[in-house]
Amino acid sequence: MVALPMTWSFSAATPRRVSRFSGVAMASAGAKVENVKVGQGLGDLPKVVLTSVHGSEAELYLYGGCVTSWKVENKDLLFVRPDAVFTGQKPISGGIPHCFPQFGPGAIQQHGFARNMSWSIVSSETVDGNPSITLELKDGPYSRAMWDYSFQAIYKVTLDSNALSTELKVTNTDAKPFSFTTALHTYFRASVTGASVKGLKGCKTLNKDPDPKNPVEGKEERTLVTFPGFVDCVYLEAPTELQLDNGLGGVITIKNTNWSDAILWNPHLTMESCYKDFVCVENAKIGEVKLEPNESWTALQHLSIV
Ligand SMILES: O=P(O)(O)OC[C@H]1O[C@@H](O)[C@H](O)[C@@H](O)[C@@H]1O
Repeated sequence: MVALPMTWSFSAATPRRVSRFSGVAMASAGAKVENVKVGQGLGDLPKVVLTSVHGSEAELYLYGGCVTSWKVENKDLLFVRPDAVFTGQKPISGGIPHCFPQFGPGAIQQHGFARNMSWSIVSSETVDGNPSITLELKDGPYSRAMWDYSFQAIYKVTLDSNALSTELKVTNTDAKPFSFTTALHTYFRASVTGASVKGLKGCKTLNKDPDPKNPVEGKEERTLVTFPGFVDCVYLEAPTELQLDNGLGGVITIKNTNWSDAILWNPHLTMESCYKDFVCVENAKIGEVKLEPNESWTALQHLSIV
C-alpha cells in the first residue's frame, strides 16, 4: 500500500521520468499543465489524474489499479456504474477493473483479488505532453490467503490525444510455477440499443448465459454483434483489433497484443438502472498462462477514437 501525499504532480513538455514513488510531496517547477496529479478521489481514495497537453484526460484509482475515466474532447468514453462504491472495501464497478489471477468463475473470488487491492505508484513520465503512470501490485497476506504465490504485476497506463494504452506485465517472483487467467473488464459508455462490436465473426464462443459454470460452445456468425438482451459471452482467439460503435456517435478501436480472448457483457434487466448506458468489451486471457519462476507475461491494450 502506498503512503500518499495530499497532492503530487508532474508536468513536462519533453520526456521526464520520475522513479519510484517516495511518498514525499513533490511539485513541478514552472509547470503550466500538471500532466500527472495524485490526489484524493471519491471516498478519499488515492486517485491519479493524467492530463495530456492535447486535451484528453484520464483518471485512475490506486485501489484496484482501476482506470475510471478517459475523456477525449470532454466526453467520457468509459462508464462507472451508479452502484459503484469507493470505500476501498469492494471493487470499483466501472472503468477498467482488473480480473486477476482468475477471470472466473473458479476456485477463488469472482474476477480475483487485483481489483480489490491497493496498487502502488512506481513511476511517471511525460513524453511530448502525453503522460503515463506505472503501478505495481505484489502479493500480500490478503492475496496469499487465496492464492499462495509471490508475484509482481506492473501496469503502465499511457494517455495520448485520442488514445489510452495499458501494458500489464505479470512476473512469477515465487520459487514454484503458477498459472492464472486474467482480463481487463472495460466498461464503455454506450447506448446499448445502438451499440455493436465488429471483428468477432468466425470466433469460437463460450456463451455463459444461462449458466456461467457450464458455458455453451458455439461460433459467432454475425459481422456486427449487438446487445439485444442479456449478453455474457467469451470469444476465444479473438482478433487483435475490434471496433466498438458505442451508439453515441463514437467508434472506438480496441487493439491488443497478447490478450488472446474477448468477452462481451451487458447485464440487461438484472441491472435495470444502468444497463442501457454501457457495454463491456473485455480483453482477456481465458486459457491459463503458466509462468515458471522468474518468467513474465505481458499484454497490451490500445483504445483509440477517431
Ligand atoms: O459483477 P462482476 O463481478 O464485476 O462481474 C460482472 C460480469 O463480468 C463479466 O466479465 C462476466 O463474464 C460475467 O459473468 C459477470 O457477471
